[in-house]
Amino acid sequence: MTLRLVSAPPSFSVFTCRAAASTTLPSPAPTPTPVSSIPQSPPLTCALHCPHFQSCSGCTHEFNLHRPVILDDATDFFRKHGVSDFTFDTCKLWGWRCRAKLAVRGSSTDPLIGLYEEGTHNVVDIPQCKAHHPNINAAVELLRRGISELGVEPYIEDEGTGNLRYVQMAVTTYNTSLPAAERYKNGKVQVTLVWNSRNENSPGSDKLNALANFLWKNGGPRSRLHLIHSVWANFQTSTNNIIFGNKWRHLLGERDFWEHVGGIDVSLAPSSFGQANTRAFDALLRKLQKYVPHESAVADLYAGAGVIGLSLAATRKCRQDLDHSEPLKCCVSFEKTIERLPATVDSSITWHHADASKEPFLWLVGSDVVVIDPPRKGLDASLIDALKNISSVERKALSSSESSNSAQEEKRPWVLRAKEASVQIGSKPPPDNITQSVPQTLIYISCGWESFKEDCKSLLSSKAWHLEKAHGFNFFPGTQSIEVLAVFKRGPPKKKPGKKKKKHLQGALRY
Ligand SMILES: C[S@@+](CC[C@H](N)C(=O)[O-])C[C@H]1O[C@@H](n2cnc3c(N)ncnc32)[C@H](O)[C@@H]1O
Repeated sequence: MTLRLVSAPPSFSVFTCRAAASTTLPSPAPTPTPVSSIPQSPPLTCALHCPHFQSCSGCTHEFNLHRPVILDDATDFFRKHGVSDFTFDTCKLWGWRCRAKLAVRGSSTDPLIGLYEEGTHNVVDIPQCKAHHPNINAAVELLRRGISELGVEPYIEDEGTGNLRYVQMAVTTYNTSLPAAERYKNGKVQVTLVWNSRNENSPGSDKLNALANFLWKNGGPRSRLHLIHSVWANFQTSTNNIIFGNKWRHLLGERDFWEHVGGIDVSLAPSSFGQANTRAFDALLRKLQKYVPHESAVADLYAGAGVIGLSLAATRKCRQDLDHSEPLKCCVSFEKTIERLPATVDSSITWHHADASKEPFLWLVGSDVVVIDPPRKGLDASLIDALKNISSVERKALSSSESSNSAQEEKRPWVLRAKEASVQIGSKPPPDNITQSVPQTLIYISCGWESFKEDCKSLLSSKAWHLEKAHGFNFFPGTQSIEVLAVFKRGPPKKKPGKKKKKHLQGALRY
């Protein structure tokens, strides 16, 4: 298998609503449910019960967390486009967020640590957020104490002064010394302090070190309540709204941050893209694996730290090509993840630090399956065009392949691209027929429902693809958003088996 990465039966009873916020309990494995089976008027037990609702911009829906309002729209949309068995998986309804980026404002005596109020730059303190993993809230409280006790000045946006601008809290639930059922509630928090200075030698760094030491002393492994996995600093002095600067420093605790999702151990740097809902992401990856044939050639576009592609390499023995546009530091995380793949994985894996929108056909040629997981805004126009014109991409690839002699062969752009791979892993070289295949399966993973609908309509209008399956996942309970996994196949939809049988019978009668 080659991998190319560019940077239950339906039952209403499977629902995991609980009367109390059960964030300290592990949820049962989610079971997909046809949307029609999800109760329309559920009890209040699926409500948010959050004191910050309405003042904080994080959640927009207080009730029916198990059934985001856009589900009706999604069900209609997919039915209209040929998929009548759209399913929806729900997982934890509270305490699901394992990654949070929070602004720090206010004063050292009264720090505000939270999200902006809708449409403003006023920060709302959210100490009892119901979406956060409980240990994020505990780490935020510890940080608040540290800021006050040490006199750390929160950032003042208008003046560009103060020390601490943002904090990123990321929870790892990876701890093999604990029974699996205990791991989630015992998650440890990697804290990144976004400091308003150029680097660790700038004035004010004594306070940065004092704050890091405070967190470690009071939340590290020797403290009464071990909460903190590690402390990092990021240096940012820009006056724009970009949260992180380019300089990252590991200060205390474990440098490596591991998570176990999609059947593999994944290493993530604090600068890596990471899915916020670890549990729901795992459910999505397990579903995705079923749609990828064993030993196929996969191109994973918008790959981030490569989790999707590597999970497929490990579970489906795919060869992979990952395209990813993260900072190059992610390459280090990627290599660490590769080192921990099971020894049985003997795939050819290439990783490219590249822009998926530039010459996108180069990523398509040589793949049987293409997985795309773009940001919320959806696909780049050039990639949609290449996918819509997949037949001409295929013709070009075939004719180029047939007319090539060994000298010309080396000039074929996709052959050149393969040789330029940033990272090449696996003892198997890419197979010779890599130049001829173009994907027969397109798997679109989306966190942006509106942009997905547009992209989907555009792809279907070309008749180059049809929709075969669609699943939704409750990645963001309390919001209007869902994560979608849509499987497209090449060409027009197959005729329904019932109709085929009828034709066959008619034919037989004529004989
Ligand atoms: C929704 S995330 C998915 C990441 C990854 N598939 C995962 O699940 O961890 C989208 C990723 O695409 C990256 N990205 C955005 N524009 C890109 C482009 N033009 N080419 C390649 N990657 C891009 C972002 O940096 C981000 O890591």
